[in-house]
Amino acid sequence: MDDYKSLVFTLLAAGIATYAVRWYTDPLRAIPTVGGSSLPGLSWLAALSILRDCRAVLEEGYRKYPEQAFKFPALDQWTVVVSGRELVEELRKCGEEELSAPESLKDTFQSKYIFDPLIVADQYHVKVLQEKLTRRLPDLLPDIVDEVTVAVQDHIVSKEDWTSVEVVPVMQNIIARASNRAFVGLPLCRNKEYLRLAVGIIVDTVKTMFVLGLVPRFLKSTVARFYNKVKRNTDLAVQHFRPIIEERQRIAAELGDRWDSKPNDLLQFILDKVKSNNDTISTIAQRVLGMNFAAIHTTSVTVTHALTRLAEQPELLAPLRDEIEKSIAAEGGWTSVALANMWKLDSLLREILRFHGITLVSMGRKAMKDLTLSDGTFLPRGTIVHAATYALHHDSTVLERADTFDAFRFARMRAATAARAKLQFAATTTSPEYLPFGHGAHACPGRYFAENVFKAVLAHLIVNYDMKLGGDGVRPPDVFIAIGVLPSLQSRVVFRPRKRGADAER
Ligand code: HEM
Repeated sequence: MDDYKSLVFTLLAAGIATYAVRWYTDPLRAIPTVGGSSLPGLSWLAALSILRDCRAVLEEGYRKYPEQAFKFPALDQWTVVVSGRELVEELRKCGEEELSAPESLKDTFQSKYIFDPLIVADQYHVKVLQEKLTRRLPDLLPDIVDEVTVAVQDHIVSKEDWTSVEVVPVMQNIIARASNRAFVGLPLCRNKEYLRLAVGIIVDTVKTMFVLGLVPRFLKSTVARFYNKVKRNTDLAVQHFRPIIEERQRIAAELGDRWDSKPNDLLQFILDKVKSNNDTISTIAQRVLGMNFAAIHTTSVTVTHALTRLAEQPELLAPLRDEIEKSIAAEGGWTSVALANMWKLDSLLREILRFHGITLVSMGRKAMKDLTLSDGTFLPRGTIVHAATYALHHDSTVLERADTFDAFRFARMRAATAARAKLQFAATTTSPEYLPFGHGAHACPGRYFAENVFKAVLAHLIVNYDMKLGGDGVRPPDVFIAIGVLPSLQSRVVFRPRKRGADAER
């Protein structure tokens, strides 16, 4: 018995000693910690408590360590964050072999446990988005506008009276329909069961990531075999995709280049690429669901913020209506050029992503080898590093009155400078002061698509509806969960078909 006890004590002491040595010699120990203790075990507890208050932790780091790096604990590793524009530029400039954006995304999403290996190995659908969907946007826009019109009629009752709408779920549905009109076309973009999967994929992915985040690395594959909501949803989506894909493949084989009415959507652009690899209906379905993951939550959250801001400040509606109506009249309809000419609407969206945003950090990069940043911070291979986006966006030394929401600030700034393109919502050349889409070569490839969907939805609602805040008439505060920023689920906006002319006085 005594031998048994001393064996247990020896093993325990050896375990503690190994842990202590690993902690003491961890190269990340030199980077200052915010958000709790950096001691092993305690940092895990800190990571759990930070889930509710990550904004304060990041603001503390940004304030205490300007133009430097700091770290905070995540569930299964440290997250290093850089403050200030100089280091952000450095993240952008580092080559793929030093700091990798795709590898960071794979780590963050625990891709190798959650997604099909074929997709992890080859993300060609991202190229399809950049090279096909984005270039075809002017042709796709009429379909997107049509879907917005029908979806709004289905979801926002168009009676005379004011109708109170729960903005978050309603916008998720309208955006899912508009986006999927371009992703998979009619009739699937209106199929309720498919839309449920498209909207739900983000929550199911995050739940799976969270569970796997709690599990030690060596157990992740085993746990993912039993708990993977993405796999389950892909299997359900296959039932919707199979008949469509088989029919399209049949027609393509029969007509080849003579297929005049070939669909103009993301699914078809992917199918055109499939010939050269081993994709199955399941992996194609997962690629399209992945695009929904990237598109729907980001877009619907932004539109929700925009609507609650407009409902809170209805004086913004008149100048926006004037601009939208003039742009459409000048271009003879809802064209991409007409949308591009809506500077005030563009400014509102840019300000929404600056002031509210989607996440507290962006520009995730993984160190592919040991490297030292210009401030002396040593990043060992495998470290994940981010930019402190939210804190930078609220820094008044970077942008005047950064803590004030000012819907048309970027329209005024654009009018006053020759360097206008940089101040657009979906600027092609990103800048180190504005990071909602990241910065540099890996900046979000979906931003041009997002711009078109945003403007189609908002312009339609602004021109056709009056709006005011619902509930108690106060805009509920945003919700911060881990690194995510969300509008309150309680957000309500009351809509009424727009009164024009003399009717508007009533
Ligand atoms: C408000 C809207 C959106 C925001 C704020 C946003 C933000 C971002 C950010 C921060 C990144 C990472 C960039 C980096 O690593 O530096 C990203 C990547 C990505 N986004 Fe977006 N996004 C939005 C909408 C969309 C839409 C509508 C789509 C699809 C149509 C999309 C598709 C993607 C894809 C595929 C990637 C990964 C790119 C890669 O693997 O290289 N996003 N997005």
